[in-house]
Amino acid sequence: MKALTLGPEGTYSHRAARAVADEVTFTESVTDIVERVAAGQVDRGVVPIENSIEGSVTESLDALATRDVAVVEEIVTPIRHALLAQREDFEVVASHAQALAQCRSYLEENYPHAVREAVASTARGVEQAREDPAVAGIGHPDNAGEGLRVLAEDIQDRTSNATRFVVVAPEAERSEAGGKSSLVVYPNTNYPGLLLRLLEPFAERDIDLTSVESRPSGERLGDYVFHMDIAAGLYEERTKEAVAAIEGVVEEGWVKRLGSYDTRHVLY
Ligand SMILES: O=C(O)C(=O)C[C@]1(C(=O)O)C=C[C@@H](O)C=C1
Repeated sequence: MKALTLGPEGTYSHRAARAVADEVTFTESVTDIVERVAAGQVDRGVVPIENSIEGSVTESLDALATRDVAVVEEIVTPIRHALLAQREDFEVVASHAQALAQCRSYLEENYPHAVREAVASTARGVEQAREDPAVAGIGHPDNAGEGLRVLAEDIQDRTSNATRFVVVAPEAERSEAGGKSSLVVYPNTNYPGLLLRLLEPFAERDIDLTSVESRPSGERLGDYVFHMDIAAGLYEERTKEAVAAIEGVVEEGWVKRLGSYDTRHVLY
């Protein structure tokens, strides 16, 4: 199995992708990963979805809402960031925006004057640190390799830090089997109590909603797409009933079933 993920080599996405594929290739945009899976150019894509400190990876959510793909597995992995540089007196910290945000308090306390620069991935920031002594990267400590020192470890603002990734496959591989399911719901309307009506079908059937996130639809201000994850499979009668009820509520919009899947916890 081949998987495409966020690169270059050494990203946390790479670590997650190794758990599902024996051959991993890279690109520097999560939208590109989802697009290439949708186009049938790769078997699998692995994209970050949510971090326990910083929350949703919005580019991934938007890509899943707008491309025809399936989610076939979820990977949860701990994130332990290190500060990597050639020397102590760097001026710039380059990393993925999520990683910079996860280490915000550490950076403010220890390097208040360093300029923070968001780059495509943690590994890209580490590459810049390798080339430029004025730059430090934030990433997995194994990326230090030749020429970089690990100045500090476990610099994330909370000791418990984990990111949830999803494994994306072509739409034809969507499954109804699994302990979790992901849905995207676009009501294309708004009135008092609409969100309540979208959630009640789950509550009434004792289905646990594990995540709900709203994203702007892009159509007009105040118009949203809702990403909903539930702890139930699409094969289950109660889930079928709940989704049918939601489809009845959003007649002017749509419900997208990204699929059912199981969760794998990966340590590295
Ligand atoms: O830059 C990386 O290493 C990634 O794999 C991306 C990413 C993310 O988008 O959240 C993945 C895990 C960590 O939360 C930090 C960054």
